Amino acid sequence: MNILDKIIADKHKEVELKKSLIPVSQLESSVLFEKKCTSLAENIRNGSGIIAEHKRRSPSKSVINQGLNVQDVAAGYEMAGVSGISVLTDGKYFGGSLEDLLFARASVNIPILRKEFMIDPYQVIEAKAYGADAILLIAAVLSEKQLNYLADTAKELGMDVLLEVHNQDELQKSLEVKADMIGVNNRNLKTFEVSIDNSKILADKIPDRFVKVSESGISNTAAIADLKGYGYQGFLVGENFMKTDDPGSAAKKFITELKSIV
Ligand SMILES: O=P(O)(O)OC[C@@H](O)[C@@H](O)c1c[nH]c2ccccc12
Repeated sequence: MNILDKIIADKHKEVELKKSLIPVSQLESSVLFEKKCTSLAENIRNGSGIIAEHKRRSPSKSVINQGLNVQDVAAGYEMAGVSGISVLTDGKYFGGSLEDLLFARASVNIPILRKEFMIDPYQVIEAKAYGADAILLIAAVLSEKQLNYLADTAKELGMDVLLEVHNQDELQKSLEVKADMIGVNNRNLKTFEVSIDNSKILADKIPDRFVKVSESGISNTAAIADLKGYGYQGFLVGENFMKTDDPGSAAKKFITELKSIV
């Protein structure tokens, strides 16, 4: 079993347990469930395009930064001028939680993406109840039918969908899905290999109706200038900011530099 298979197997158990503990009706009675979402895709089109991520650790890098407060990180990112914030909510492999999402929501107004391994509509409803504006769907672990069903659920709840692909086959089965954004992951989640070229190779295969997002391994503004030439408008950056003592300041410096070169 590769790491992705392990994560998904664990996720099935986790979701079954949660479903038995907290009914959907309870999630739907959350105050945040009524809150109108802000479009992440729209914000990317009109802003810096940076989606800054809160990520404490990952299977590929182990610990990135355990010592920060998610509210400070989120507020710092917002002040820096990012277009949205991605909050990892997986606990076992990424050290995140739904509480992280809630605390981030409490401290910013810009769109928040729930970064999670989605396998069940229950998690989409949960995302909304905890204040997310957008969800991630990973084509590598979902069938076309599941992708459609999960995306439709998100759209019915007013959330945006970022659909992550890593190769042409995954892109092919994603084309009919009602996603707002297609994200090309530069990291292969099965092997952890990272290559920005992955975004470049798939760029012209992504129809223009989707906002193009490049994800992972982005560590300098030159890479972004390069990717913009391939039609990318969104850039998901985690570790490069999170490995510093002050991710908000790192993002601010990055965005200031970006504005000066593009
Ligand atoms: O820290 P990086 O290399 O900047 O990557 C951020 C983000 O793209 C990465 O965390 C990610 C992309 N897709 C995912 C799916 C699940 C978990 C995490 C991810």
